[in-house]
Amino acid sequence: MTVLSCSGAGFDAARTLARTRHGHGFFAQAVSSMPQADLCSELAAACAALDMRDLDPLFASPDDLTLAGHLASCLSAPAELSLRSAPDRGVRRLTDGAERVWLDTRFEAAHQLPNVPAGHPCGRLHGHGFGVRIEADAARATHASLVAAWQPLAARLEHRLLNDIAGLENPTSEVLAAWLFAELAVDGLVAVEVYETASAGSRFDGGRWTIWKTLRFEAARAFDIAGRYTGHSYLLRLRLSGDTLDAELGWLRDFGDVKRAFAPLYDALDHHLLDELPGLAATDCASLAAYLGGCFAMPSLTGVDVLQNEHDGALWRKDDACTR
Ligand SMILES: Nc1nc2c(c(=O)[nH]1)N=C([C@H](O)[C@H](O)COP(=O)(O)OP(=O)(O)OP(=O)(O)O)CN2
Repeated sequence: MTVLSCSGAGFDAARTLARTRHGHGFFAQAVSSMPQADLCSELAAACAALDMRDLDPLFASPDDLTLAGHLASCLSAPAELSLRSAPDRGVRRLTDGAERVWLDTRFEAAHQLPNVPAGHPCGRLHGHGFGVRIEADAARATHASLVAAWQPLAARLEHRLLNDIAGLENPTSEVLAAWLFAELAVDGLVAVEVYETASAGSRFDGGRWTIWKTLRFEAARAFDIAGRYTGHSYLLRLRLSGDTLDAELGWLRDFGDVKRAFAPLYDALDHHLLDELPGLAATDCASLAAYLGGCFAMPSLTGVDVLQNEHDGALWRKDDACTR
């Protein structure tokens, strides 16, 4: 079991790539075992040093992986570093040196889940704007190759009833992620993530699924010894993992079940003073994530993310340091 800190920071900079000079709004996200306050300040300083700069004289090749490696090297402890260089693409550099490229894309489609119990809303024909993240080994794939691999899949999925497509007769997020993993002709494919709604989705890495359900809560906490308080709009993400799906339902666990099972803890958090939670040692994100990971006794729970804004917080992981 481990608790990691996470933080995000942005910078705007110019660079020349493929003989074209242009500019970007970059966004970096780091995950590390260092304390959250240190990670936030060090990442912010590393990004500030590149903000409004011309990157060409600073780096032999100012490509995304070089920049991610540079930002990681500015931190005082090993960190996983993701760098988004455009709204739909970026890279991820893991602490073991593995380098990934990823592409975010979307499609609009209808579906229904045919095997859910009578009355379940997802048994009705409905639809989503599905988000998809494709992640591959940067040594074997490029953003251009991910875009090219996605095109034929987009043509098969866009504005379709997913249940009509062979292999998607029961199109849960888990089934869809595994289907995309099998159908995408991507050299070095590492994982596919499906964002079914803004709060729930599934990642498949070729052998294992991780699903998530995101909740938000509003809470206060003591700020200093002078007796002042502060408060945050927290983002809480519950993650469950497994290597087999329910044979009939085609999922690890219903997103709705995860939310319902967490409801008593949610009620204790939302619109409360965190200092009054019984058994919580401290109210920082790391303590809260570890506390919730320990209290929420749901089988297959492998992760709890607690962020005090969109990017900064802590990740509790049960069995490994898989951050996604
Ligand atoms: N493990 C899975 N559970 C569910 C899936 C799925 O694919 N895998 N799909 C659904 C539904 O299709 C539904 O559209 C999404 O579920 P849910 O997050 O419960 O729906 P809401 O966004 O309406 O949830 P709220 O948080 O209550 O707003 C169901 N489960």
